[in-house]
Amino acid sequence: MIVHRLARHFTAFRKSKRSFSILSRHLDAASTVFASAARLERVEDPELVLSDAQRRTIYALSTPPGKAGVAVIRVSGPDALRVWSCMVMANSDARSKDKARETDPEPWKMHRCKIIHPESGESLDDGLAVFFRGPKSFTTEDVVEMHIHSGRAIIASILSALSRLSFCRPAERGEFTRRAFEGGRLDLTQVEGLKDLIDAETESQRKAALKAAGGTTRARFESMRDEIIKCLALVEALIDFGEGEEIEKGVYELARKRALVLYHTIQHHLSDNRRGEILRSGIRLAIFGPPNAGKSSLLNFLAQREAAIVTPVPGTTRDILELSLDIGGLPVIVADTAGLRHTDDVVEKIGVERARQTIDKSDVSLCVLSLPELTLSGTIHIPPAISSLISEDTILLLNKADLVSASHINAISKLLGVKHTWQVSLTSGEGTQAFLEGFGRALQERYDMLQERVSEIEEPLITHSRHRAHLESASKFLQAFLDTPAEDVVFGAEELRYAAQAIGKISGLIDVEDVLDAVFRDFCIGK
Ligand SMILES: Nc1nc2c(ncn2[C@@H]2O[C@H](COP(=O)(O)OP(=O)(O)OP(=O)(O)O)[C@@H](O)[C@H]2O)c(=O)[nH]1
Ligand SMILES: [Mg+2]
Repeated sequence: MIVHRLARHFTAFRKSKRSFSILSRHLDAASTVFASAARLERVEDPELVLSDAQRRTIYALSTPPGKAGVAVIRVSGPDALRVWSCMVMANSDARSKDKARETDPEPWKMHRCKIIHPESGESLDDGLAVFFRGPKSFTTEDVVEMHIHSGRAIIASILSALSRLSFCRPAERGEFTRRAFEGGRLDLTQVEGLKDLIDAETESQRKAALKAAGGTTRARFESMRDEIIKCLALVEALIDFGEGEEIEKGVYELARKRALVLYHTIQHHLSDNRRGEILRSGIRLAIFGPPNAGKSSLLNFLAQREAAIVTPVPGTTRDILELSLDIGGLPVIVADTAGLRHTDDVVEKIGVERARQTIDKSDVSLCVLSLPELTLSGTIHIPPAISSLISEDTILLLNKADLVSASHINAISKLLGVKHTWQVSLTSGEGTQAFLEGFGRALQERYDMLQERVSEIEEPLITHSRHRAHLESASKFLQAFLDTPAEDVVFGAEELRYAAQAIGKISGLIDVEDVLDAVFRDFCIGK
């Protein structure tokens, strides 16, 4: 039939032999016939290779590769059950040899099973398998999880067996989570929360990420969007009916009042000193001071290992050395820098310049000074290059207390006008424990994370720069609405619509194609 139709097109073209346009018309028609032939063949020929887009069922290793007790391979998509019937032989099946392999396992229950090769039937591993029937699964699709022994050869053999099934394909980065998003199980703030939770290294990061993943952030943004929509409903009513008999007086004013309250709330969140973003990504701490003061010794003390080179030679540290540490339960990225002094040495000069840039970019700076050098001449002398970088918020550490007899804390902190000063000896350990505790507390205080006050303090709402950008744009549209006079009610409604849209973009509820890739790109495969 198809061959017959194709032949008809080519005969017609041979007969006409006229223009190029006739040729292209006949080629178009012929390609349509080819396409329908391909469709037919696909149904008839199960061996035909499907394209990636046609294979909706995906699989991946969801645990880190390597030796461990258990590894999990996850399969999600419309053909997940076919995977089960090809590769999972529950122990009950093995006992009754005649019974066909199970095609309808009891869902949400662990089944003791053998994982077998779909073609040879060879047993690849002993393990457990569970079937989650969609939509009650992570992705909202049918999901099969195989819990196997974690060893490179076992994992490789099962992944290779899965690749033999023509209806599935390996998952892309973050594709399971993307399906959870597309299925409506998670919004974008929850997706980000999940990623942050996996990446969390400190207690404060874990707590914040768990809240976001659980939907708390989503609810807070949604309530803002609801409020805008309520204002919009009032304004729309005005447009439809006009302020007259059907509608009460002062409706526009009411909408403005509500919008103003929300505008202030958003402004309040925007002026949070990036607390949420800093706590998520880590507080950037720069250690600075004159050469030989003990900056690298401090880094080593904080890291509890010999991370930086320490010598009695001034100018030992040249480049920036950064370490991620947990201080007082907060994530801190500590940078050790070159000692600040005037130098003609080319390499040291670059180091000093980099040190200045690092101090500039840091969230918190900590100045280390050597007590014997400060008090050398009997009076306290601080080099101007250092004192100019010290502000009220700089943390001050007076080191080498073992080499001086008196305490100089009060005199020096008064001279420099700083809030937090400690006197220690990093070699003898004197005062270091008090410094560590006090410093952790000072950081918690600065970022409103003091344990005893945490419950009274509002959790930071903005944890990603993406949230900040959309919230800033929502605030601009709200401001524009507030500036719109009542007679331009139609324009006012438009501004509110844009404001609602900007907040909707945070949770990804509307108009989000452009941001999706950015959010899922950072995920690992299998998540
Ligand atoms: N007596 C004494 N010596 C210390 C103390 N802390 C550090 N030192 C010594 O001071 C010297 C310099 O220490 P570093 O930690 O390398 O100093 P730095 O500030 O990193 O020096 P640069 O990298 O050259 O800028 C080393 O010999 C340390 O052992 C201390 O509390 N007491
Ligand atoms: Mg150093």
